[in-house]
Amino acid sequence: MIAWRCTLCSPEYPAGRDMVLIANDVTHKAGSFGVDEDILFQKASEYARERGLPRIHIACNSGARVGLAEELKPFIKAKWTKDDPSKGFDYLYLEEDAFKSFPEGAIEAHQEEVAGKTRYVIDSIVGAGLKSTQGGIGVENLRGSGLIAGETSKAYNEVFTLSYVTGRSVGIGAYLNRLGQRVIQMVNGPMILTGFSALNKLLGKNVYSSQDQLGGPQVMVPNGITHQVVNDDTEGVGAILDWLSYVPKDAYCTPPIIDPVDSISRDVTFTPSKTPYDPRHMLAGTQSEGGKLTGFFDEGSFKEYLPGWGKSVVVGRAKLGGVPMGVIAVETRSMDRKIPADPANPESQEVVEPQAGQVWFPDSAFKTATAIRDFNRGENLPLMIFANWRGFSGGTRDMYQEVLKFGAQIVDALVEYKSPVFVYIPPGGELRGGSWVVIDPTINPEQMEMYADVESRGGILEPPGIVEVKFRAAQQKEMMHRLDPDLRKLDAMLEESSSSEVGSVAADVEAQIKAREEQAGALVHSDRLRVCRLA
Ligand SMILES: CC(=O)SCCNC(=O)CCNC(=O)[C@H](O)C(C)(C)COP(=O)(O)OP(=O)(O)OC[C@H]1O[C@@H](n2cnc3c(N)ncnc32)[C@H](O)[C@@H]1OP(=O)(O)O
Repeated sequence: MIAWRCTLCSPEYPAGRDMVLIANDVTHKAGSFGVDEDILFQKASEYARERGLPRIHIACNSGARVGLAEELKPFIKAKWTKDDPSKGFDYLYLEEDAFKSFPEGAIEAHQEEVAGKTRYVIDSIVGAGLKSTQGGIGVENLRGSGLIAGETSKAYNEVFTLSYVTGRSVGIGAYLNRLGQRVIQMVNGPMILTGFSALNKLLGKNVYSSQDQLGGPQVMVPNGITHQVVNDDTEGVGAILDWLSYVPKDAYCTPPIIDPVDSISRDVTFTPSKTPYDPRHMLAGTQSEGGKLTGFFDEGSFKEYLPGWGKSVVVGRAKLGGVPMGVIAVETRSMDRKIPADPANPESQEVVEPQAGQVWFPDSAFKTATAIRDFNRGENLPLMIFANWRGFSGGTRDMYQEVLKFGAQIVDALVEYKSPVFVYIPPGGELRGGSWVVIDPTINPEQMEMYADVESRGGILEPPGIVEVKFRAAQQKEMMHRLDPDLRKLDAMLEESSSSEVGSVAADVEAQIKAREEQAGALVHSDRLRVCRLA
């Protein structure tokens, strides 16, 4: 394990900004975490926390160190059962000379006399005082792993934490990546709990053929662990620097402001439509047949993260007038969520679930809450939410998949937000029911404000829903008879014919009324909708 305090001169901080870089040395014991490595990691991370400095972890490791007292291996002997190796062994032992050559405390053993010679039957191998066991071989390494897991969790709450996974990251290594939350993954850097061959042993057959199947980007992007994928280390370093350009120099100050490329006072020429569109065009602008359409944020400043997870929500970082901001926008198009087949179960198949636009699903609600928490911790970013949700998806499967829990987390994340939050219903957008509730400014009135475009809509239910609840058939009938001239005429005729007591005439008028009611029904239904839309 190696740690540095680095000073970078960047466009945002030409005079220099500091960060703490902690890296595994994969050339030493496969980059495994022994107690010494854990202590160094903990101290470096604590150093970053005490100073509020960004903490970057370059991850390439083999998890907690699995150690053995190597010096003992050549001297260990076995007492075969009935002197027949095929029957197994009764105990392992050391000859007297060998036993006495090891430091006291290295081995716990009891003596046995065999053919006039003393054997030291091994009760346990402690390993104290041996070179190969320095820095831990067993559970002490797990305690050390616990130490840095807790430290990283604290660090995420207090400073900007980012992991760059440049090679395989195993066990505690994978957990550190997740505990630090923000992850850039190199295509060849799987995050796994243990190697694929160990899993094959466990399953008793060769199910897996690579670490990538377990924790490569094809798994870690759709499950929302990896925020960004890069192809090589040069791109990886670029991605770290890009990310830092939105991050303040320490956890106590506001993000760095640089002069924007384009003028602050300018038109946003991309106009969101009522029909589905790519929300990235609203944020970053796009090319159209008629030329360039500018987006909401400064030219070239929008950077999307977590693109492969919870696709019905788009999150990223951008600059507005040179000020870094967190961004949350809504996908208006229908997206697919793929659940891969499980290689360990030959019966399983890939499942593709379509997810409608403008709807919060369990994964996209979790993504929204996660992004808000990330923006708030160590980044201190003002937040722009382009609110365009028709609601949460509340079907049985989504309720089962914990949509309520994740929706509630959005409120939890906003309650603790320390920087300004702007909620804006964009042109053509709508905000209904539960999705309004979880981003309403009353959640955190000191920081939150809400704006709505004149071409947007808000309400508890959409008009067809309100009609079903509050403008039912009986009221529709009353409205028809009051507003439709034909029906009014027929009503008058019915009254007259009833008084003339000619039954057949009355029956005929009634039939005409029924036919007209059916005809006018559709028209009045749109009137009902209009009333509900205006309400
Ligand atoms: C809390 C936790 O972290 S629990 C997790 C504990 N760690 C593990 O389960 C990982 C165990 N290791 C593995 O699964 C595999 O070695 C992998 C996936 C890391 C790498 O697999 P491969 O690329 O095939 O490499 P290979 O298994 O040959 O290991 C390379 C060398 O690293 C050593 N090594 C690997 N992992 C460890 C480890 N955790 N501790 C110490 N040495 C290790 C191997 O003994 C081997 O050493 P050698 O070259 O002297 O024989």
